[in-house]
Amino acid sequence: MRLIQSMCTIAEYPQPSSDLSYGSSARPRLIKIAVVGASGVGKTALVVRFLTKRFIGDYERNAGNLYSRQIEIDGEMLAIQVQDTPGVQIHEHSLDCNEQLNRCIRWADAVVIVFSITDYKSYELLSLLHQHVRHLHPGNRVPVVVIANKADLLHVKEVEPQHGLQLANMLGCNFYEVSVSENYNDVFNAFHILCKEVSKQQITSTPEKRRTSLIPRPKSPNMQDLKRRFKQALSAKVRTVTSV
Ligand SMILES: Nc1nc2c(ncn2[C@@H]2O[C@H](COP(=O)(O)OP(=O)(O)OP(=O)(O)O)[C@@H](O)[C@H]2O)c(=O)[nH]1
Repeated sequence: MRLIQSMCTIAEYPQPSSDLSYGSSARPRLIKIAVVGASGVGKTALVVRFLTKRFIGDYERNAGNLYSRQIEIDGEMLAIQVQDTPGVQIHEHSLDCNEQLNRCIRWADAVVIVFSITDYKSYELLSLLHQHVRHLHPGNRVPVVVIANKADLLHVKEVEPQHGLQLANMLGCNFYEVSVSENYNDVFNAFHILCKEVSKQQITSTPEKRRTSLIPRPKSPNMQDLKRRFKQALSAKVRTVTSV
């Protein structure tokens, strides 16, 4: 859902380049996170809580907003962009994903899958969404975390949080049970650990990219040929001079 209240409290960070800015202190490294899940599970509430520390319970349907914030992780300032997405639905046993959602997932360095413990259908979407993320990032271990939201509503729960944990483990994802409405620290912790994971991946994958870009280009054979001919001509001239 989209936040009705003005988001002017959130400082929109100017779009940094997606390149890693090693050696440049001007631009913090960028981490892009997409938040996906069924409708009404609390995706917008989660993003807003992370960004502003506040829980705002009044939203209108999400049109897919992008929010930004800078956080310091291990002494480094990082620019975090969080993409809120419209709720996903199941259509004839498969995900009903539109191109907008697919673009967000492809764009992201990490994905947060949210379900609500009060909505069994949102839990059922979990494996399908995970599969979809892997499909859109083939050969790339994009970190995915699973968040079970609305932990404050235990009296109306439809999913045992334990089941969420088991499924997340099976999928190889970190799992967090949170109440966006009641607890900021758990929300921050989930994003913080995810950012750390992405940051580590970016740092370890970059030297390889940089090395390949630093492979020296082969010297032009013409240039070498010219040098050789020049040397030959020079030594012939020296011979001629000494023989005179
Ligand atoms: N009790 C409780 N309510 C919550 C919690 N998180 C979100 N909500 C409420 O759940 C409703 C849906 O929250 P949203 O953040 O709009 O959900 P969404 O996933 O963005 O929904 P869509 O935009 O339809 O995809 C709102 O009324 C929120 O106030 C929570 O932790 N506890």
